[in-house]
Amino acid sequence: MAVPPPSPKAELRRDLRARRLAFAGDRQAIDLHLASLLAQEGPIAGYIAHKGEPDVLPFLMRAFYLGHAVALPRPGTETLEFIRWHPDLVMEPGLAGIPQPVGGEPILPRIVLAPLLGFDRAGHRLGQGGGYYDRWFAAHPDATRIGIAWSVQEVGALAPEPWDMPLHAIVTEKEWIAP
Ligand SMILES: Nc1nc2c(c(=O)[nH]1)N(C=O)[C@@H](CNc1ccc(C(=O)N[C@@H](CCC(=O)O)C(=O)O)cc1)CN2
Ligand SMILES: Nc1ncnc2c1ncn2[C@@H]1O[C@H](COP(=O)(O)OP(=O)(O)OP(=O)(O)O)[C@@H](O)[C@H]1O
Repeated sequence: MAVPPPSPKAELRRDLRARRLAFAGDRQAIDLHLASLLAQEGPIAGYIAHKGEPDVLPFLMRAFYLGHAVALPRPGTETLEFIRWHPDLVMEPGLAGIPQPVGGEPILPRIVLAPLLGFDRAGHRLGQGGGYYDRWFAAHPDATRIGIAWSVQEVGALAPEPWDMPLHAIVTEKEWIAP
């Protein structure tokens, strides 16, 4: 049987993955934008960067040592759980080889830094396609949704899916975008 042609979304994801991996971005420029979040109440959730995603761990460490609760995601079957980070938290390779907490205390973040594959200026996002962030955002509509991406991941306009929760902000090395 013939293999179905790739969907436009799958092609877009492939293109954006390549762009993200090839871009040598200034991580500290993203940190400078994120610093404004330190004035807000947490907990604040990030992620362990993989395949060219901006590394937000130094920012999370800074937040932690300033007294904020910080958290890392652990994917379950369909949605995410966020686990409180502390220096002794044990991690193991999880989905796609991304380190994830073993055990630990589940907490509810107020601010979520979500890694993006693509975004547009209206705050629509394209992720890995697992629906993990989509489902978590739908179940926790009061959390502040902040997308993290390199500027080269911007696309003209993403057609929003019915389940999409728009981002409150997108942070790139160039700017803080508030749709
Ligand atoms: N750093 C990071 N952590 C994260 C995510 C993420 O996108 N980035 N997630 C976001 O949901 C969750 C984990 N879910 C993920 C789901 C799928 C893939 C994934 O499929 N990555 C492959 C592509 C697979 C393919 O060939 O289609 C890859 O590594 O390129 C990665 C993470 C939670 N943690
Ligand atoms: N709130 C929701 N409830 C149930 N299913 C959902 C919900 N949101 C998304 N999904 C499902 O998740 C799948 C992936 O959605 P989509 O292609 O938009 O991924 P994505 O936004 O790139 O993924 P992610 O959220 O992991 O970054 C879709 O099949 C969709 O049906």
